[in-house]
Amino acid sequence: MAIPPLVDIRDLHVTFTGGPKPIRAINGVDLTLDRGETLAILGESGSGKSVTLRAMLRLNPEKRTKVEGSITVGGKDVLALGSKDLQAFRGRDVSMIFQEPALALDPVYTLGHQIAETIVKHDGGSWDDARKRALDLFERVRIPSPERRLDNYPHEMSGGMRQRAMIALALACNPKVLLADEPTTALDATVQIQILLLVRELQREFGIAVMFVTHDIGVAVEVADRVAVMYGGRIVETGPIRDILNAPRHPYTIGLLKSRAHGAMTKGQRLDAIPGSPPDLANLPPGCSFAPRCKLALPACSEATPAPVDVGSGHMARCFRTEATAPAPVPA
Ligand SMILES: Nc1ncnc2c1ncn2[C@@H]1O[C@H](COP(=O)(O)OP(=O)(O)OP(=O)(O)O)[C@@H](O)[C@H]1O
Repeated sequence: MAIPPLVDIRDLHVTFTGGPKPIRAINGVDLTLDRGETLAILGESGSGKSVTLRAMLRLNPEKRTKVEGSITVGGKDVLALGSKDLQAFRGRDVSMIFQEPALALDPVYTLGHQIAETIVKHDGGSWDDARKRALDLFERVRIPSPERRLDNYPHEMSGGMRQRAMIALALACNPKVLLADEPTTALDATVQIQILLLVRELQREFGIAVMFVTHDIGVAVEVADRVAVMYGGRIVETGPIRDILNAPRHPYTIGLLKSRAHGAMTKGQRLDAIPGSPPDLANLPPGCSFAPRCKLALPACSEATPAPVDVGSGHMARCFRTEATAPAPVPA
């Protein structure tokens, strides 16, 4: 019998209802993550990457958000968790690191205190044991002079070290899944690559599954096993990183890869290679959301949403034109 995925997201819809018009941020996302796997979610600004990650921890504002579909993590039905179970779930089952460590670290407590407090709160045990574990975590995330650094406040550390401390905090309760919301863009390039390599090492060491969001294909190549490309709140293509790079099948992914030739994408940057604008999530067009910008679009593309097409082992594209994007056969 096949082993079920660690994370199983099915037909997820997230609509923000607080404004004058509902914003349909997520429109039927299906996504899985296996134990120990690293998945990159790639897409331009506003495509729904962060909302998807936040949905897994129920961090979208619940009173003004309609969530439909299902999310299971290690067999737990995330959308059905009561508030006590949800608190235990956050940190122990799934943990998240943010683009800006200030979002996760409290400026008024030392880092050692924050990590030890999290451990005692979640797992019980003595403060002394929790402190020992905090030291062990600081060593694992390769913070130099870890014993002394535990007594630092966040502002006493450099950006890169703060990022490492935040990763240590996220790992404090041995989560099964680590979510990373653009952990690298706020840092300079050298620190970025160190953090990415650290996440990869830790992932191997702890056996955790990692799901991270990025605008940058270069970052995905460095770290991911698999990529999911998002557009207009849908996964339009997913597959092993090499297959997506070598033979992208969705016209949007093909455009993204071409834009990469002009350098990495930055937050909010429009993609020169793809004329037109991203869809208005308050007024989603019928059919494929990319159709208005797609050179290959047929009239049918604006009428019905394409179902996922299996184009190879574990490689899927939601497109009616996959025959047109197939790589040319290699001459015999
Ligand atoms: N709390 C909210 N209320 C209303 N709309 C929201 C809320 N959070 C996100 N959105 C909208 O949902 C859409 C998707 O946002 P999301 O942050 O997931 O995009 P993203 O792909 O992560 O983009 P970026 O790369 O810029 O972070 C955007 O249009 C955003 O404005």
